[in-house]
Amino acid sequence: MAIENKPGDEFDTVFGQSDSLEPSSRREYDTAPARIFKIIVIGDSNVGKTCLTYRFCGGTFLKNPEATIGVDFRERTLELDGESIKLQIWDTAGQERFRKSMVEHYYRSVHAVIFVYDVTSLSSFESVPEWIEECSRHCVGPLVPRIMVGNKCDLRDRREVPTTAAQCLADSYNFPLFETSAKEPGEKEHVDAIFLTLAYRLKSHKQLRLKQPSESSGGHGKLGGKKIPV
Ligand SMILES: Nc1nc2c(ncn2[C@@H]2O[C@H](COP(=O)(O)OP(=O)(O)OP(=O)(O)O)[C@@H](O)[C@H]2O)c(=O)[nH]1
Repeated sequence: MAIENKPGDEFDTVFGQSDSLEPSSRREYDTAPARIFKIIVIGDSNVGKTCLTYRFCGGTFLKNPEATIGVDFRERTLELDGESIKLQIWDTAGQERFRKSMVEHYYRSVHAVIFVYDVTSLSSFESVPEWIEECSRHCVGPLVPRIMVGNKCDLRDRREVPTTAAQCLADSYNFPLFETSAKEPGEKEHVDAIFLTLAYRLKSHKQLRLKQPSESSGGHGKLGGKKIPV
């Protein structure tokens, strides 16, 4: 389900010095195989962060995800207008006990943030402002793109969060809102569209090459998270 967003929201701003996109030289850009952008996915436990990122990176619905411990990394490289863009997606743990030692890592040099709630869980929606607050506390610049995603739209009879309420909250922060389902096969393209929206916005900004997660975590592609092949 696509939610109409106001044109020119958050994304059309220019990154300032407090934001995480660092300039790199034209020469580095010319030789770099792909620009890499770090996107973190945060929200309460059980809202479907792992399933959403798996759907985007692996193409399928992950049937039996375990609770994320620490963080899982997934990547997908996109060709956008003839340029390679690599999205490095950090699927973070929603449970406090599995995330507290990792929080600093999540927010370091982040380029975009996706706040996820579950449309069948009012409490997960009510937590969104706390996640936004945590993000700000960790010095994520105000111009780093942020979006809100309501997941599990396939559970129509169990919906607790009306679209109007979600849109109202998203508008109050000037974030785009998407509602989708990681589970419903028909929503696959919509899940892709969420990440593509971010990719296009990031692409139009300055370039940056980040260290691969495998370089910074001993080649395992994870920091305390569960292993899920993608
Ligand atoms: N019906 C439905 N169930 C979903 C959807 N996405 C995820 N789930 C289910 O929700 C549960 C939690 O999914 P996860 O992706 O592990 O949630 P998470 O937010 O990563 O949880 P933590 O790792 O604990 O932070 C699992 O049982 C999934 O099968 C969806 O779109 N629709």
